[in-house]
Amino acid sequence: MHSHLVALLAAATLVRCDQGAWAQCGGIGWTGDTKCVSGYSCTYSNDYYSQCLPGSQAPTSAAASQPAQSSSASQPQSSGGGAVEPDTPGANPTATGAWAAAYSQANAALAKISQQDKINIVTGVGWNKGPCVGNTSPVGSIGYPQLCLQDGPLGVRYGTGATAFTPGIMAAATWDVDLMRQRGQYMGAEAKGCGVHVLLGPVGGPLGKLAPGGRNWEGFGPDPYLTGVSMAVTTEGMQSAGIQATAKHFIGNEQELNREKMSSNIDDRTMHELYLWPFADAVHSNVASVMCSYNKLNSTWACENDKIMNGLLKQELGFQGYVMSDWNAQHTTNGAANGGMDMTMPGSDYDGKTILWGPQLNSAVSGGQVSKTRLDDMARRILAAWYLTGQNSGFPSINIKANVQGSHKDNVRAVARDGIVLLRNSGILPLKKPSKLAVIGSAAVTNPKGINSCTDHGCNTGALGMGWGSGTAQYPYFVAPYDAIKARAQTDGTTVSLQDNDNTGSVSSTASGADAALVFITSDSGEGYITVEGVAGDRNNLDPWHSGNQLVQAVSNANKNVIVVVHSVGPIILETILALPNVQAVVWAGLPSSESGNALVDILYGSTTPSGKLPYTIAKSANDYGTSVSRGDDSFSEGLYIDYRHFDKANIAPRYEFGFGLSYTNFTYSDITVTSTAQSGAATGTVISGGRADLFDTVATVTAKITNAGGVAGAEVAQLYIGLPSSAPAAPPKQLRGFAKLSLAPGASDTATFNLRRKDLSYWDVARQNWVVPSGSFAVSVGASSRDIRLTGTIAVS
Ligand SMILES: OC[C@H]1O[C@@H](O[C@H]2[C@H](O)[C@@H](O)[C@H](O[C@H]3[C@H](O)[C@@H](O)[C@H](O)O[C@@H]3CO)O[C@@H]2CO)[C@H](O)[C@@H](O)[C@@H]1O
Repeated sequence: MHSHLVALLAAATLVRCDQGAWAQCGGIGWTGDTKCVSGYSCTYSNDYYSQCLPGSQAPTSAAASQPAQSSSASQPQSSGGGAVEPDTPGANPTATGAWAAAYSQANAALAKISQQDKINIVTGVGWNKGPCVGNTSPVGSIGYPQLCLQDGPLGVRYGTGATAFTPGIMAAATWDVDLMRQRGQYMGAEAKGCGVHVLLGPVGGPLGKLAPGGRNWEGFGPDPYLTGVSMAVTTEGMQSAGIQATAKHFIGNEQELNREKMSSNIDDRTMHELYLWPFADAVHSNVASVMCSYNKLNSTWACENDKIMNGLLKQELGFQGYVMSDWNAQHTTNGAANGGMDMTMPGSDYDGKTILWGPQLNSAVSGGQVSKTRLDDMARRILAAWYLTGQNSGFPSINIKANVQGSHKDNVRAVARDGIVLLRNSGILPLKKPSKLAVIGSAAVTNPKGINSCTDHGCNTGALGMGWGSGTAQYPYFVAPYDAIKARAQTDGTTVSLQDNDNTGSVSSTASGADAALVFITSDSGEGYITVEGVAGDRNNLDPWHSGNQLVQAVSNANKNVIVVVHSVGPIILETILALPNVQAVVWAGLPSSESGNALVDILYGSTTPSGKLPYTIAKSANDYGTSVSRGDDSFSEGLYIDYRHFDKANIAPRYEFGFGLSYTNFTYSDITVTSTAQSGAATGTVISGGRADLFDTVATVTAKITNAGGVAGAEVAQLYIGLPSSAPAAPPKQLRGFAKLSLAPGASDTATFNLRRKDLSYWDVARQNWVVPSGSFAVSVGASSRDIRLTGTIAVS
């Protein structure tokens, strides 16, 4: 907050623009009026506060009609020395749930330490000045260590004895919450084994509104429900192992281009129903920390945005942990502190010259620009997260190079296998003891320069197992597709010929005469600080790299049984390939990390039936997505309509819809049941971690019988979509609100049970600033994908 404003506010009565005020103006970025006591009138001061200065205006009871808030929400506060402190329940929370004991311990510790100690707890030591990508200073008097923060979302970055787990998008493609939770738990265990206190994942933003978005692959795809569940179970897994998870990047960081300059301008309803949703689930799972992002949100930097950090995150979602900056995403000393940021990372810029907290924050606190209470709140939140995860006792010392892999590769293989989506199959798969196979493409073999030869995986050379950037980890080993196919082929006496380049001119000598030809194509993307083959983070288009279309065409000219294997960060346009009559199968193998070949062989040979389903839509044309990377600010004008929500609303036929995936068997759906106690109206519970308590209550249950009607064992992901009743404001025709993965022997049946929480039946009512269950008839659709609906029903809400 600017100093002239602080002085003004010190002389005035501060009135918080509470939820009621937002309600009057419709949401984020409001600059309107609020109500003051008689003799005072309201003057706007920032997104969250107004000041009542002498002047005439009648008092009103507007706040009385607004949703219940905890008592501190309506109490104006000002601290000694004229400082203004955020006046939200989240800013000085009354600890609840799992956090209560941690807050008691944190308060006891806080009472023993100095202001300088607190500054040390909230300030990184500077770029490249410690053993981890982020480090803070220890406070010996309370046994608080030098905190180690390390990427990332798929394991310990720069670890040499750690597992490179599968990227988030691959985990999402399994739709298997048990595998995802185990993945989180194993990542947490490895981080702890390396002495990493804070592992910088999971990723809930970018959500993936842009199909070419560079970092989409780090997260779980553009559906907020699937991403929310993935964030929740990953967080729970990680923290159950005793490390602190970090939900990132908060919020609206959907592209790499200009990410440190642009503003993401997101309307209030879209914010709640899409982008905030997965973070709410992570908070509900008691995520220890949240990383604020590089971009501006509605014209204010995310890392000094009072509305999103104090308002949405800490007040509305009841977040009790701490907000850290993305690396160098902080812009001002006081704005960040008063906006709700709690820890600065890495503590300096990359030159080590600019430092915004440390001594500067100390001066700001001593000078009253940042209150002592705010500093206490920052330190308390960080200490509480440390106690919450039990790190105050027996935590290993920092050793990023420790060997911590154990048997965790089993999870990598399982996720890499069960996330494979079979898109087309004429019957050629599973393979049936072929005499001769051809394997073609540079992406079939290990990177000839070495599996970790490119810094942060900033290249697309050889087989692709993950994208590039800070969200990567070193491969401890890499099983390339060709190596695994060759090993498996030997057991059948199959000969395998290889062309390990993408030269179309020489393909026919390898491919002709083979019983089947496997051709490998890719598409890569990553974080914008690295450019790979002209791709500066976000993809330039949705075509396969390295002339993949032409390569498949050439193979198809030489062989009638072409199997295309795709390793990709996200959707690619497959029309050219699918038009080739000799393309008998398309295997969408995603990003499998180091178990690439083993997972692929499991599917190709049918030791496992494919069970992955697409966590995004594959369009016929890149234009069909209706969104594109912005050159300036992004108005998010598509609102709620991203990915399948857009295709459904605009009646565009996708090539392969969200949730699609073939199997070697087939499943029938029957016997839908719907029970409900849902009542229309606004949520009313007190705020717990994640939002109002009653949002998490089960208010309806849908069941369906799923039968494996084919001849081999397999697993089916049954999906539940809802459509809101006509009394609700316009909404996507279908929204995912449940899924269940069932493993079934041939002929066996099981029940898919979908428990719908109150929130799952709600829309965000901008005027009421609350989640509301509308009255009327909800459409219930249960199916094998978003467009393969097998059963329907309704939920009647009066
Ligand atoms: O790693 C912590 C978070 O950092 C952000 O990414 C940064 C990444 O970690 C870091 O390696 C990279 O540094 C490069 C820097 O940007 C560039 O100017 C300099 O020349 O080279 C550095 C590499 O040696 O900066 C990244 C930010 O730009 C992530 O956004 C976040 O998700 C991580 O958790």
